[in-house]
Amino acid sequence: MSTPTPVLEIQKLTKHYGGVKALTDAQFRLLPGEHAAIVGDNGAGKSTFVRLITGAEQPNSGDILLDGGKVNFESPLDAREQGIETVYQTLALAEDLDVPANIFLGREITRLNLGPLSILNHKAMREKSAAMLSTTGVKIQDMSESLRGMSGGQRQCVAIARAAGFAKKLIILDEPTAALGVQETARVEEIIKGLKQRGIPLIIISHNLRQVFDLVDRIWVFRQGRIICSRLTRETSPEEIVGLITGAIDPASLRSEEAATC
Ligand SMILES: Nc1ncnc2c1ncn2[C@@H]1O[C@H](COP(=O)(O)OP(=O)(O)OP(=O)(O)O)[C@@H](O)[C@H]1O
Repeated sequence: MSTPTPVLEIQKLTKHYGGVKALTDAQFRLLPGEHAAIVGDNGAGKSTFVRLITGAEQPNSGDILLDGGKVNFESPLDAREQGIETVYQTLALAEDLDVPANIFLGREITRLNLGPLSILNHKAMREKSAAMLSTTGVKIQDMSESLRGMSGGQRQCVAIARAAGFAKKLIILDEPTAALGVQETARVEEIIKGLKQRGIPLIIISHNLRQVFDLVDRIWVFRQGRIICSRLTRETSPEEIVGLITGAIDPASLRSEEAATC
């Protein structure tokens, strides 16, 4: 059986800051409908990788392919327009605005487009927001409430619903539950499982191995500025992943056709 064209493929991506080799020759792929995790110790190169594939920075060399075609991201907006939605830890939400205004932040629907004097179509934004939240399984009692009154978990859910509503290709979640309690974490994880059922490809950066094993199909291990290995979740274990992260396990010892790409 032939492998489908990856939604995202990364070939030999490299980023050095002067003498600091933040990322060297990174190889990565995300298949249609796949959920993947990026793991690694502090300083392993995960954030650098994410900045490159979301257009926040440009690589020194290497290629980014979306659905098999080479792309160049000049900016985060560029990556977004080409189909990559990212939910950063900061969430990029405006606390004083209500839910529809946040969902359409920077992508407002207008009734009359007169440049700076455009008239917003609040009704359309409200209706589309309600549909996006409902499809993603996010329950918000009062959409006209500003985000200031909402919990961290609710805000995270709004940010994920927005990403899911606009993502043409894939979603990237950067430590989505790092700041959340147990119940809110469980809620956000349910939302992420819903995205899997809808076939939306996703990359999650997480230090929480329990979460990673619960949510994703494949785990990519970063170590000292390189992607050293990827493992199918069902064919590995938390102990093995920790061994790869720390260097106690040599990825070459795991090489096998179906289970790993190293
Ligand atoms: N703008 C920069 N200038 C110089 N060095 C940088 C820069 N950004 C990252 N680095 C270095 O590149 C290496 C990889 O950093 P990166 O932040 O990508 O790691 P990380 O895996 O995301 O770590 P963490 O889990 O702590 O966020 C580190 O040595 C870091 O100090």
